[in-house]
Amino acid sequence: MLVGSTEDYVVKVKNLKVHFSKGNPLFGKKYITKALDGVTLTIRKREIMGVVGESGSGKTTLGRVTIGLQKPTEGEVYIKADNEEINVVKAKLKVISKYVQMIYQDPYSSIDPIMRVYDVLAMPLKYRKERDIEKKIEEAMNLVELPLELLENRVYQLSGGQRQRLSIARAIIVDPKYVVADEPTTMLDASLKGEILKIIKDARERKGISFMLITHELPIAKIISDRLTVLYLGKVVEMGRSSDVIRKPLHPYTQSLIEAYPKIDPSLRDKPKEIKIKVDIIRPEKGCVFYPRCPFAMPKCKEEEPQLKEVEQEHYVACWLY
Ligand SMILES: Nc1ncnc2c1ncn2[C@@H]1O[C@H](COP(=O)(O)OP(=O)(O)OP(=O)(O)O)[C@@H](O)[C@H]1O
Repeated sequence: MLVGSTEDYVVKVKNLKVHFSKGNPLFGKKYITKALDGVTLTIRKREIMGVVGESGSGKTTLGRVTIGLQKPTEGEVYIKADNEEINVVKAKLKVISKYVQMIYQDPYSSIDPIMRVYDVLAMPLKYRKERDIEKKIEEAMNLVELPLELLENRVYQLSGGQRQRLSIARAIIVDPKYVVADEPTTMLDASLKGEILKIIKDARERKGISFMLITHELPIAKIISDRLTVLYLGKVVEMGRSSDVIRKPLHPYTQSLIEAYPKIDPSLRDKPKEIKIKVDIIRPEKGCVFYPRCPFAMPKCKEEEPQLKEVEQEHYVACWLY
């Protein structure tokens, strides 16, 4: 069974594992970091999939693997474009890059500050030998709500918010099928975050692009994501429609993430804080990956790993409480 499976997918990830080996073998010690450990999901056509979890949960690694920038240790990744299925693990980056783009967290380091705005947008089009360059640049500038007068400016003359708009324009100008937006609002002031999210949503609506929106801030994911995937130490612990996951979080970890933001759902404001998870992040050798921090841990959780199961329609959780 594919979690969230549908024929109409753009990205399909099956049992993905990315294990990094650290340490110096000369000293006899080698550590394995399981950045991803058996992740299965699909992202549908025109869908915004929010991927949330705290630092080190594997969000960026997941995004990078889905666009071919990181090879997995195990597992499968496919992108469907123009009725063709591309095996991302095997395909050359040149082939994959026709269909995918990435928006980075830091608009200051992701675009060369010396370049003219016009050239930032024209370059990927020229590389692809596209026609109608002027028209496409104008369309992209309009979509991200940047005035055309800025085309002659150098990137260093733009504000942080304008630079992030430009990096979105650069990503969507080549008409990708799928874009990974990795913490696109983290470096921006609160007042600009909403504007950037609106632009991502507009891009999905007008161009039919599918997005993976990576964020450690649940309220950000909630604003525009259709579905949410909650990652904990490289495992999907919960997945479902955003409204369901926010209103009725099933996994104790998701509950703790939501209670960190009492304003995320007005009905939660008056509720007492019930979930106090322990602070230490320890990956257990066996059993549920979350049990060392879980306030509801039972003996079974230490022994057996819960698998993702569909508890309500399209709402999956990996927890022995269900
Ligand atoms: N190239 C690498 N080599 C070794 N370990 C890595 C590498 N990339 C990631 N990791 C490890 O994999 C785990 C997951 O990292 P990842 O960056 O995917 O998490 P994240 O959820 O995106 O975290 P953050 O929000 O802090 O960026 C971390 O423990 C990280 O240290």
